[in-house]
Amino acid sequence: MIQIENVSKNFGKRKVLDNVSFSVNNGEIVGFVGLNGAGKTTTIRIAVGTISPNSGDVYIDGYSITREKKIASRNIGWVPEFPIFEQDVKALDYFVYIAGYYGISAKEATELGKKLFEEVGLSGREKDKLANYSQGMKKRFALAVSLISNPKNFLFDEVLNGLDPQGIQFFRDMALKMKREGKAILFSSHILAEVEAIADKVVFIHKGKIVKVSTIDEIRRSLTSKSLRVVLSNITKEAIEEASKFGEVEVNGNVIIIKDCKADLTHVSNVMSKYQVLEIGWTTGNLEEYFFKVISGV
Ligand SMILES: Nc1ncnc2c1ncn2[C@@H]1O[C@H](COP(=O)(O)OP(=O)(O)OP(=O)(O)O)[C@@H](O)[C@H]1O
Repeated sequence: MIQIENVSKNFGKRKVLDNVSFSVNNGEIVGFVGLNGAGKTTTIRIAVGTISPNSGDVYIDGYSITREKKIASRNIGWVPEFPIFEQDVKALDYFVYIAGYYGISAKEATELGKKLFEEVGLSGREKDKLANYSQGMKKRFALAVSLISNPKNFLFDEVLNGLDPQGIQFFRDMALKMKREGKAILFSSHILAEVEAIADKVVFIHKGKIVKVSTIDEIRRSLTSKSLRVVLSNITKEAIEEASKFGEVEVNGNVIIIKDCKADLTHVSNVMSKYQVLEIGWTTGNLEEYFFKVISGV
């Protein structure tokens, strides 16, 4: 479990995090979203202990990252947006070197490395130099490294950036697998459709402040749209006039959107049937729409 409690951070005179609090429970994926510069990476870096907060603290399974860093760190896995490693070494050699910090012998680390390289899709690339790894491969390597201690808490910082569809699917499936294993996962991303697909809860950060925390169910419920989408085989002036009786209309090709439609679906369907309706139904909103609503409200 990851508990972020009243964390504030200044860089020079600029306050970039202001009393940030939220938690990630075990067996839960929490999406962490906000505009560029909102404070996501800074929050994650404080949570993993690479920088210190000015005030507040982060508890990893109850251990303070500022006061009990060694023990708190044991249960953190972190995949940064831009993993930085020693470039001029072979990947598996570097993995074995890092495993040494966890007290794992070279022989055991080599075995573990082969297993984890396979798990993250890097089999056969163990002897390549890290300098020759692509961006997506570096992220997979960072994941393999973070799996060394099989931690119970994971923080993914913009891990989907720059990945191909296969890489995106890999990290999505990995997060879901970790969730099934009961781990706590914080997942920051600008790809809101991906967040919506995997998250149980979404934390919205704006200008260093948490402006909303919503469960995916709450988001879906609030997005039940009141706009009706009517597709006609042939749009006519009469059809548009008829549709306008139910609310403000927007016409795009042979599609009419009736915004904030006042009538029910069956009634509109009956009235519009004389204009050869191909399709009719309520439009559904998405996390992106919700995100902009949240951000514009602050
Ligand atoms: N080391 C630093 N020194 C000074 N300012 C910093 C430093 N790191 C981050 N900042 C500033 O803190 C603010 C938050 O940055 P942060 O990287 O946390 O945002 P983010 O939400 O992760 O953005 P993005 O989506 O663009 O990655 C920004 O204004 C950034 O310029």
